[in-house]
Amino acid sequence: MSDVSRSSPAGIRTAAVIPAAGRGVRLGPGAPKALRALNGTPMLIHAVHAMAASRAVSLVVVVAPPGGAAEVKSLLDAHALPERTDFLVVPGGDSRQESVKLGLDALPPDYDIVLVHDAARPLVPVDTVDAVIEAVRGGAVAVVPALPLADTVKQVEPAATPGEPEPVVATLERALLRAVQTPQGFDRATLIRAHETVTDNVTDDASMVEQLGLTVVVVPGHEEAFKVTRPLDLVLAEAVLARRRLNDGF
Ligand SMILES: Nc1ccn([C@@H]2O[C@H](COP(=O)(O)OP(=O)(O)OP(=O)(O)O)[C@@H](O)[C@H]2O)c(=O)n1
Ligand SMILES: C[C@](O)(CO)[C@H](O)COP(=O)(O)O
Repeated sequence: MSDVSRSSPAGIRTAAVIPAAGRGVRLGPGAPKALRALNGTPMLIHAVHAMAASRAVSLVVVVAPPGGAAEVKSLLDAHALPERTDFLVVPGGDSRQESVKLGLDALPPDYDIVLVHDAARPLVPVDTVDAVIEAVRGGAVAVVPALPLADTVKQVEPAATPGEPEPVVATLERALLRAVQTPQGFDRATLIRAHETVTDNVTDDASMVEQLGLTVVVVPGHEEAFKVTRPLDLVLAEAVLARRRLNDGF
């Protein structure tokens, strides 16, 4: 058992911001991705409960899809969180980066550690969440969970026309690469500074901290923390939930 699951040092409070305002274009037509059901429960609710499973997390800020804040509030009311965990819902923005910033703007002042977690990673295990928090508590300003790659990775010259063959430029050194997941954990002041300073479009929050010249560290990720991006990921997510139910004896 990690220190995080045993105790919460006095005065150090952790909040999770969950960007959930994406459309889910790669998943195909339908409701906004975060509201799509996984075994009958919206993906977002799985993700919120995955954060609240950590005893260290006392606030979850959900950044809702356009026009969806009221629906998200009633979903959260209907799927009770542990008593120790509050929630807030704010409307999202046009990009993930903007949505995270809107979530950070809504954070009350008394939180020192902030997790940023994709609604699209609904099945991250609590041990991964706790490992990220523990590394921030240990002094890292930015922490990402990540896994080694299973495939060989090649850099290409992108084709001008989609579907055309693409020339390979290089084969990258796989042992030095990691596939990064969420939750990513931050010292709150550092993350806010990153969002105020970096204007480039980036795909995760940790790369904004890298751009400040600060060190981001990696802790082991988990294969069940995968991102639901394409239709096959929904099949996998439901299979993982079915396996968990079997293991739990339901
Ligand atoms: N304007 C946006 C775009 C994305 N996100 C969130 O960022 C996370 C990661 O994004 P991704 O998986 O790319 O979701 P989508 O943007 O919905 O997917 P797509 O690119 O296929 O449309 C998701 O939880 C998504 O809801 C967000 O809060 N606000
Ligand atoms: C934050 C993230 O999940 C880390 O892997 C990823 O960068 C999100 O990318 P997306 O294109 O917005 O899904």
